[in-house]
Amino acid sequence: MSSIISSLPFDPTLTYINGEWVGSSNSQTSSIKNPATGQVIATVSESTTSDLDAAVQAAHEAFYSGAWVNTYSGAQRRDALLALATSIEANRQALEHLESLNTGKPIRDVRVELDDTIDLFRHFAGYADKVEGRHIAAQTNAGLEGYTVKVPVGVVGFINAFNYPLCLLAWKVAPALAAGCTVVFKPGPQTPLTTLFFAHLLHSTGRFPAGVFNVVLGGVAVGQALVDHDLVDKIGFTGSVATGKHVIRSTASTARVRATSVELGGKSPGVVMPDADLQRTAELVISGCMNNTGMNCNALTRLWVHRSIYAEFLPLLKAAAEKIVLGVPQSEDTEMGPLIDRRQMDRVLEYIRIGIEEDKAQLLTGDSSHRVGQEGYWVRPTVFQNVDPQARIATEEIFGPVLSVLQPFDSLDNVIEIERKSEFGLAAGIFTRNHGDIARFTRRMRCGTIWVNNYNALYSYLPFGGFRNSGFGRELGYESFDGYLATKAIIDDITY
Ligand SMILES: NC(=O)c1ccc[n+]([C@@H]2O[C@H](COP(=O)([O-])OP(=O)(O)OC[C@H]3O[C@@H](n4cnc5c(N)ncnc54)[C@H](O)[C@@H]3O)[C@@H](O)[C@H]2O)c1
Repeated sequence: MSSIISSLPFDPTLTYINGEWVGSSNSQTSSIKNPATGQVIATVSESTTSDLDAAVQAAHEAFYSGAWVNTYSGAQRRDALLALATSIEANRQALEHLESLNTGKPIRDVRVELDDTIDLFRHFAGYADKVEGRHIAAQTNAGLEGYTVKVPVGVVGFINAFNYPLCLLAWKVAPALAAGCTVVFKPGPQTPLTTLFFAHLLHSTGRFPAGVFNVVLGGVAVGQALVDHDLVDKIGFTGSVATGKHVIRSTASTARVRATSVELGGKSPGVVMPDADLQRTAELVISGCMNNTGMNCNALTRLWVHRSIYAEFLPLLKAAAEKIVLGVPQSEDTEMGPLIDRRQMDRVLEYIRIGIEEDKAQLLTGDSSHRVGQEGYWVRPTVFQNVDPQARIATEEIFGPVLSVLQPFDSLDNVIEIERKSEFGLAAGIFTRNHGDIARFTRRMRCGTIWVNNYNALYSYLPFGGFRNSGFGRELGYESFDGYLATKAIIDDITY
């Protein structure tokens, strides 16, 4: 067993339900692997549907007893979340090493994710004491006054993707707890370890009543049971389009419908205009695509390059891709780690094969047989050029380090028209100093985030989410906090 696992301050074979550490009710377990080596690093419990039921009942009781939202004032919830942020900060080194070991992420990237995680808890703590409604003065001479009251939506069931375990947990849990909701959280089955560490830290603050935060572990069966449970008031889902659509259908077939927010996949375009700083843009595009080994919902994977600079730009792109350092994730020099598991690696290699064989693109760089060490799930940064915009590698989400540089374009307006019809609408980027082009692009593109002369920067205070098949609902920003509140209208006859 790795020394990181043996020195954890909690028992990873248990999970956290109703303020206690418990095993699976049928002792079922699953193995967690280090994606860099393929070796098993830990055994965790698999929650059963009866464990899930216990977690939801606990969250329901904690919510409806008022233990979190009534007994605790907004200011107390704020202080609890601030204490939690301080505790995460005090334990950040151990969390970073655990996250890097479980995900294969380069340690320097995980540090940025820990910065974000801590910031997210502090940011949303600031909203906890600022739940506000509106007052509407009497509209008629009948003396009726109206005002709105915002209340937490209740029990939120969260289902997370594997790719940013701790950071996406913070995206979800920080605003939900700040709003006064209680939570049942299911991490991606491949990457549960920092979620358990987080539960340990939350428990250790002594500021969160039992049942306010609960963890269930496993895959499809427990996820589905969470979506279907009648005591869940809202589902927050992050994952693929196929699973997301299934989740939406399921929440509509339960006895009581419930609010749903789904953050799904993407195939985000970038546009390089003739006046772009080509060297800088090549590096931004490559990191925009290859960051997190391409397992990034908003990865820049469809690149439009203007005809007038195509020949000059592509060698810069190739050089930027080839200089990325793959290696042991815990080494300070490593810039790119492995894919999460064999299934994901096989999927990416299959797309690279399709790209080569479909005859709608040419391979510019990439070596599909690359390995770092004998085991592990490694694929080198891969770039295709002259890609037909309809090719499969140009239209389907690969979720790996594969960039499609499309055939050269002449008109930005045509690009916008094509992209407005895309299946996805998560993000886009444009590289130019021309203000008119920036204005046309940012106003006409139909997607949730648009980066201008940068890519991938996200902030606690700006919302993130999709159009079309990239999902609905917003995470981050005030918009996400508001998504955990329901509005009541009160009409008061002041003459009575
Ligand atoms: N838009 C975003 O914010 C965002 C962020 C990260 C990842 N993603 C997307 O996530 C996908 C990759 O993640 P993944 O492979 O973990 O996705 P996935 O859809 O396979 O799984 C997502 C989660 O759903 C659970 N699940 C599976 N079947 C379920 C069911 N029937 N009911 C309830 N839960 C179920 C899984 O166990 C996992 O926790 C990509 O498509 C990526 O674009 C989106």
